[in-house]
Order: sequence, then structure tokens, then C-alpha cells
Amino acid sequence: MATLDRITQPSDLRGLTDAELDELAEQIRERIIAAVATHGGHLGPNLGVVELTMAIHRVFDSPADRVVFDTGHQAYVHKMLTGRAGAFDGLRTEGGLSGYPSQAESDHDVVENSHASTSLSWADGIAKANALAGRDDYVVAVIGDGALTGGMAWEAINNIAADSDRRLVVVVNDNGRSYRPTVGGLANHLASLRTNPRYEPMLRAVRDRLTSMNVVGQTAYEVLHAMKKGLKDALSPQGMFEDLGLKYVGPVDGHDREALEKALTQAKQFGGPVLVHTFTTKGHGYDIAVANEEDQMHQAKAFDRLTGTALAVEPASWTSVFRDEIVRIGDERPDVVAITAAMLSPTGLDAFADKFPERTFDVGIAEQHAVTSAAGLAFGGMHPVVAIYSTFLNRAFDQVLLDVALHRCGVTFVLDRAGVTGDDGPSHNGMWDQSILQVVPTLRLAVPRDGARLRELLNEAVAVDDAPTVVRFPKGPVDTDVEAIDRLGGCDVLAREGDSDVLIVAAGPMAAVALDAAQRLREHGLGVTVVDPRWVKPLDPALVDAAAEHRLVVSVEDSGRVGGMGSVLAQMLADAAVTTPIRVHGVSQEFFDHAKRAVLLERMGLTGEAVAADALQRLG
Ligand SMILES: Cc1ncc(C[n+]2csc(CCOP(=O)(O)OP(=O)(O)O)c2C)c(N)n1
Ligand SMILES: CC(=O)[C@@H](O)[C@H](O)COP(=O)(O)O
Ligand SMILES: [Mg+2]
Repeated sequence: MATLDRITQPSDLRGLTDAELDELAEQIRERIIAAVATHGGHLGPNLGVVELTMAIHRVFDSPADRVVFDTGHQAYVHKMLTGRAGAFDGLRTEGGLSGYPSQAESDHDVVENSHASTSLSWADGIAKANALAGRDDYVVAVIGDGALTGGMAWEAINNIAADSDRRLVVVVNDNGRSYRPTVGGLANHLASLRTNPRYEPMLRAVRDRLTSMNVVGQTAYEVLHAMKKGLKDALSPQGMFEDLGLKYVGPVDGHDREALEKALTQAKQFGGPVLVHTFTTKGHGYDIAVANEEDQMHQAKAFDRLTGTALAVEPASWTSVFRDEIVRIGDERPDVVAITAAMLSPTGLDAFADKFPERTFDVGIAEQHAVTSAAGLAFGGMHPVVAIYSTFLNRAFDQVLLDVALHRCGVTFVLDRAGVTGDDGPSHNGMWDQSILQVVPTLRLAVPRDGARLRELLNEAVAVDDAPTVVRFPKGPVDTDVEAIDRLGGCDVLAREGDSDVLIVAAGPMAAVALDAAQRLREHGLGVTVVDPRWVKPLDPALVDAAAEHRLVVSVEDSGRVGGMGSVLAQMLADAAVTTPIRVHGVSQEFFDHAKRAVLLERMGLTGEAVAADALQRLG
């Protein structure tokens, strides 16, 4: 039986010889590569933390000592070492292992939220609870260099460093990358240690100079030592962290398990807040990933492990339509600038960056800063386009509300992965953006139904220079263009057949669902009108008059029912004393376990069949 399959809990690691541990590392890498090649997942990040995670679980005693992973996409090794190695053939499949920590899976798992930069705050809270409960257990937080660029991490460090008795170990997994190389002053500072420290050559020059001046012996030693200490403090992050009150251990080779165990043991012995700075390589052990300049196979789709190429040829995505159109707009509008929070390619800004590097800003995993710096750019006469996954905008709601909208800034937000995403678990579904943005005065929100409308609506959005505009679209293949057959106010009429029994108002890609439902209803002799509002905030008042002429109104959207288009339309009908009943179909406010997008949409009744059946029932 492979050593890996003998590991049912971390304590099983302690009895292994060095040779067995090295063999175990190889087996873990093999299991990760096999699982991700089959199902997709986070290959690079997990191959980079094999030795690190083994060392943590040999030095600390999970679950008494809590191990918290930031973002959680790099917890596969942790899962294998806590008894789940045998379940990896079901990674990220419905009912199988989640791609992120899951308390339901194991008592060793803590943070399930895949939003970056939260681990240190979690760790600070757990460490405080340990102290108050009289527990002398440790908390270990594993945070990447990318997540360390998030402001929340520094709010936590400020607090962690305040109490010298807090048994908390921060492990910085510094691989120099988020997707692409991590950006910013902090990243540059940490990166300066990835090359040979510069102070050695300087010291050699000083040593030679002192010798030429015949300054030798103790005097020379004292001069050189003082200079080395000063330079080291100036060049190494330990000065920065230790000045804050955090002990610093490192930098440590993050693939040398013995060195790691020594550093972690040293950190543990301090008995207070310590930062262990480790250097790792994303994709370590799979050369194709290491050599992948784009993102070192950060998030890989199922792939051929011999070549590293994806097994499936993806059809044109919503992101690809945005990628091309924003470049075209950039050609026309020199005032348009682009902002990303460490996700240049995933959000489709890579082509814009290639063509307009001076007008593209990667701010690191710092969405709050991204949004408010966009307000500053707008104030300065630019038109920023902030490209961000829907779920990550949650983090910058206040900045949208009181920096962008309150100051009447013309900023356009392009929300990719809006609606149900599925595979990445509950915290990745883009199901809250429309509900929270609904309350932002002056903000306008568009939901394109296909590529043609995405191009139209994006151009309409960037033309607004005195209010925030939002264009949202889902993950995956872009929908086939559906042309309008008529207009209803500012809305597109997509179908109008027979008497006015049912009015279906469909947001964005739900137009396909609405047209399918309409066809089914017509087969029951019902007259159906299908309308796409294009802009769901503000909703066109023409819909109220149209509703009054129908027996039933049905709204369909791939966003939260609470505060979504349907709930606003219902309120508009009520305000206008229109008594036509309305059925609101959308994403219920729940946390959904990982599953394919199509599976979740069906489960929520967001299919033509379900919408039609519901309408038939309503009409008796
Ligand atoms: C708030 C937030 N923004 C963006 C992301 C998307 N994201 C997932 S992993 C990642 C890069 C993380 O880099 P790092 O923390 O260095 O971890 P590594 O993958 O290098 O181990 C990003 C940007 C996220 N999960 N959370
Ligand atoms: C962990 C994280 O937030 C991202 O890497 C996420 O997995 C993005 O997934 P997609 O880009 O495939 O939607
Ligand atoms: Mg990193």
C-alpha cells in the first residue's frame, strides 16, 4: 500500500523516515496531477505547497492546533494528510471533495471562504479565543504573497503584532505570483530576497576598502558587522515585520522539508506571533506548470499531463467577447483605462494590457483599493473600467456606494462570473452583486443576453461619465445572438405570440430559458410575450404598462431573488397598483455546495421546462 494511503491523520506522518517522507511527497504530487488532469482544479498552487504542508502537519498538532489556509485553493495536500487522499478521484465533482476546505468534510478544515486575505483575521480571532479559553494551542495561517497584498491582511497584522503572547504563526507562502507575478511595493520588497541579497557584494567592497586602508582585526569586524546588520534590515522584510512587533523567521526554502520543520519549530518555540517567510515555486514538481508563463497552471481545466494542454477546446466565452470589445473601445477612447485586482487574464484585460500597458493597472488582490482608485482616476478625467469577478465585488460595496456613486464618478464595472458559477463552491457564485448594487443611487446595471448585446451595452456603459455603470455576465460559453423583433420602451421584445396571457421578463442569458418556456406555453394555447430589459437598473417603466395587459408576469434572472430584477418589478407593479400576479424566478439566498452551473440552475428551477410548468400551474 502506498505510504499516502496509510496516512489517515497528521500524526501518521511523525513515524515516517526521511526516505518515506520523500516518497510520500512524490505520491502526493502524483495524486494531485492525476486528479486535476481529470477534473480540473488548482494545480500550480497545490504542487507548490507539498513540503510546506507536510512540515506544518509534522510540527503542529491539527486539529488542536488550527491550520488556516488563505483563499483555500491550496489545501489539497492538507486534505490528503488529513485522511482524504482516497477521495481525490472525485475532486470538485458534485458530492465529491470540494476544491476548498470544508468543515463538513473534516474537523481539520476551518475557512471555507475562497475570498483572499481573510486567513490572518481568522487566525487572530481563533488565537484570542484560545487565550480566553485557557488553551495553549497554536494557530497557523498559510497566506500567499498575493493574498498578502489585500488590505484585510494588514488590518490583521496590526492586531496580531499587538500581543506578544498570541500563539500565532503566519506562514507566508511566497511564490512571487498570484496568477501572474504579484505586483506592488510589498511584492517587490519580498521579491528582492528571491535573488541573492545585494548586501554581500556591498560588504565585499567595503571589506576590500578597509583592508586597503589597513583597517583590520576587531575594528574591521565591528565596522563590517554594523554595516551588514544595517543593510540586512534595510533589504530584508524582517526589519519591516519586526518593527511591527512580529518575529520574523526566514527566508526558508519552501521545498526543503527539513529546513521548514526547523523554522516552524523555532517559530513555535517563540510562543508569540511569528512570521515564517518561505519561498516556494508554483507548480513545483511538474515542469510544464513551472514553465507556464501565464499563470503556472494556477487554475487548470482537465488537461493532457504529457503536454499540459487542455483536453477540451472551449467555445467562445463571455470573457473573450469582452476582451476584444474593450480593446476596440480603448482605441476609440484614450480616456478609458483598465483596472484589475490581480486577475488580468481571467477577467479578459490581458489584450488591453498588451496594447495599452500605460492605461492598465493591476492593483494586487485589493478590490477596495481598485474601486476607490477608480474614483480617483475618474475625478482626474479618465473613464476607468474595473474588471472583476462578481463575487469579489462584494468586498468593495462601500467603495462603490460612497466613493464612486456619491461622487458621481463615471466608472464602469465589468462583472465576470456573475450568477451561478458552481465548481468553486458557495463563495464563488456571483449571486449577490445585483442585490447589493440595487441600493446604490444613480448606479445603472446592464445584463447582456448574448455577445452582440454585451458589445452594445458595454459601449452604452462607458458613455456614462457621471455615475457608476455595471455590465454583468456569467462564466462559460457566450450565448448565441438573439435579435429583437420589436421594442417596448427601452426593452427588446424577443417574442410576442397570441393573446397577452403571460409576460416573461428575462435578464441576460435567461432569455434562452424564457424563449424555451414561451414555446412550451404556446403549445398549451397560451399567448406569451418575452421581453429583455437590457438595463435592469433602473427598470423601464414600460414594463408596468405591459404587465397590466397580461394575466401573469414571470421574471427570470441568474441572480439573487432578493433585491434582483424580479423583486424590483414586483415593487413597481405594487406602486402602480397593477394587480397582475408576478412570479419571480432567480437564485435563492442559500450557500450552494459545489456542482456544475447547469445542475444548480436546474435545481433552482431556472429552466424553460420549470418556468413553463410553474406558469401553467399559476394560470390553473
Ligand atoms: C478577494 C479575492 N480576489 C480575487 C481572488 C481570485 N484569486 C484566487 S487565488 C488568487 C491568487 C492568489 O495568490 P497567492 O495568495 O499568492 O496564492 P498562490 O496561488 O500563489 O498560492 C486570486 C487572485 C480571490 N480568491 N479573492
Ligand atoms: C481561487 C479563485 O478564486 C480563483 O482561482 C477561481 O478558482 C477562479 O475560477 P475561474 O476563473 O475558473 O472561474
Ligand atoms: Mg503566490
